[in-house]
Amino acid sequence: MNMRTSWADSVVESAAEIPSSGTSASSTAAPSRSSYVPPHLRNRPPTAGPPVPSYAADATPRSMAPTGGASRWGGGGGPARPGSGGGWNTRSGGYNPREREVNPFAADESEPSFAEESTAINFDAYEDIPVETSGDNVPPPVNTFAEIDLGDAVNENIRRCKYVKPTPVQRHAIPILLGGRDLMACAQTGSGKTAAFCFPIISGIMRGETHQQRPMRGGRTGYPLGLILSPTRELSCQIHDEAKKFAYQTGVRVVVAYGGAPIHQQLRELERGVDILVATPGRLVDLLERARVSLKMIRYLALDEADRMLDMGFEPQIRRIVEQMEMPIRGVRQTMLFSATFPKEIQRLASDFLANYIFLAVGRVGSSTDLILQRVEFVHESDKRSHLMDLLHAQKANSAQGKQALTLVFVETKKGADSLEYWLCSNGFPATTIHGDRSQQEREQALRSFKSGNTPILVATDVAARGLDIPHVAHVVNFDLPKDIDDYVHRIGRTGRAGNSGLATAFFNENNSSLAKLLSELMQEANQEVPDWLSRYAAHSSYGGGGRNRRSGGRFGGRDFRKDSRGGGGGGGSSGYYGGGNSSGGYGASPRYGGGGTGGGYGGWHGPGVTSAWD
Ligand SMILES: Nc1ncnc2c1ncn2[C@@H]1O[C@H](COP(=O)(O)OP(=O)(O)OP(=O)(O)O)[C@@H](O)[C@H]1O
Repeated sequence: MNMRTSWADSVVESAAEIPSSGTSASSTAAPSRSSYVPPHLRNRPPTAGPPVPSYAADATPRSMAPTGGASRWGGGGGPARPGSGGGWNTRSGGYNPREREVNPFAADESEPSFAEESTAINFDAYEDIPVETSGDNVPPPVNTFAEIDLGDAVNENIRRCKYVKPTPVQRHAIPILLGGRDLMACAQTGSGKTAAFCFPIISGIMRGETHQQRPMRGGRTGYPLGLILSPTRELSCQIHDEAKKFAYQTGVRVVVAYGGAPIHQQLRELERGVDILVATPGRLVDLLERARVSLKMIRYLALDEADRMLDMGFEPQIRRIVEQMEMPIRGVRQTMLFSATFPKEIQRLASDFLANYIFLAVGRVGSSTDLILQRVEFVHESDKRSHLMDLLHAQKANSAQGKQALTLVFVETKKGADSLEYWLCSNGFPATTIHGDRSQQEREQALRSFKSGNTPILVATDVAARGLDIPHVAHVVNFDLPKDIDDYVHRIGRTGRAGNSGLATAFFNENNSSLAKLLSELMQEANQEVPDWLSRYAAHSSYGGGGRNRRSGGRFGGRDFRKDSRGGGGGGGSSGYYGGGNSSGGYGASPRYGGGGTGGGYGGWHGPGVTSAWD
């Protein structure tokens, strides 16, 4: 069912319905709308008109809004659980309509080669991917964006993004979230999870379904309705950029806050109004402590890279934010967790934050996409540099115009990153680095320079392993392999995104033997060729690498941990596939993966050197 109405329609309707623009703060009646109609639309026939900003319905600049009277947030009272139903309204965003919204698509339009990309995407590569859901009353998936009631403005932005059809995770997750359900979603890297949580949040805020009235603006505290947390500054910026595109001309205002950057600019942005706050946990806590943000009104909470957000490094901070900072409790707010990997131990922790949730797995939990060609080469520590040099020379020689393709090189330590960068540069390969010891300005500059191709080699620690969506990364090199197989999945996922193919090369030696088994299994699972020597290493290594290597969701049976709990297993004794869930597609079950352990305990998580890469 589609309830689209043009903005001109709704403005005219609201003008007819509402005798005065005032709304009592204590009113419990249906949400009221401003009677203001912008001059250029006053004589407009109701059905005409471009998809347009809903915020224009609230013409009162915030600074001029009467205290205790109508606020930009309007809305009747009533408990806050978001859900399905309810029509569109035009008052939810409500920031100053005189303020011109910068067109977030302008940059794409000026770069035609990049703008073409989404249309050229081969999302058919994801078509027969197996999908599993579990939980009560799972809303059915959709096949097209047209079937989803996101509203005209968001639909127009989807068109501007050149998204022709939803990716599998979007097909399933969006109806679940529009249905008001909590969700734990696991889908492969580069498969469109950001839009899967952004669209429902934006559209929910636009609907402005019954929610408590937000406090009047005028104080210095911002009251977002949606909160999106991510583990790194760069990822928060990226989500913010994406969300601004999806929310363009909807009136939903998206603000970002992250550490390492001057807080004053972020405070100014918050003062101008915030509907959705995208943040890293550290900076958010700072803002909460300064009382510049309140979480009282949160209706939507999304954790991107949720398993990282709930691992030992972040979990206490997240728990504090979610449980001790006035955020509405689970079941009142809607909570959504997304990642490409979801170890059972983290699923168990995460369930504390969710109410009657649906578990969704697109592909096996923690699997890599077979769009990425994975190679593993045996390289002694002392030979790594010359081996990398050979790869880069060969790559350059094979490229169309002798240009270096974008290559992301992962190393273990920040020092190692600096020294490799220096060595590459002194050997004629323009490189830059991103890691936790660089200033935020340097990090952002490095990323820009890499994206633009000025320095086509980026040497990175795990700070760049998750979430970053950098177009045209052709090759990911694991110069130093990570300790944890899930980190490997995220790292190689920086290439082979959105239906494009990519290449990942790992340098393996005896120091990595604890990863051998999981690595070879992961590769087999993604239909990659596993070298015989790696299989031999795998055969000799103890499973799970002495407890340091967990495998998401247990032994290739990426699944809802609740099933194991119910079955009394907890250790992966069941089939290894999603035995009792709703499934579409098939895993072509291989007995190899049937049953098995959990892949090592959570206890042996990263050492401090690795967690320090995160914000
Ligand atoms: N429906 C769609 N059609 C075309 N392109 C899409 C669609 N949805 C998302 N994309 C594009 O796919 C790319 C990957 O999306 P996104 O960054 O959300 O992936 P992800 O699943 O979050 O990956 P990761 O696990 O690495 O964080 C982005 O460039 C995004 O614009």
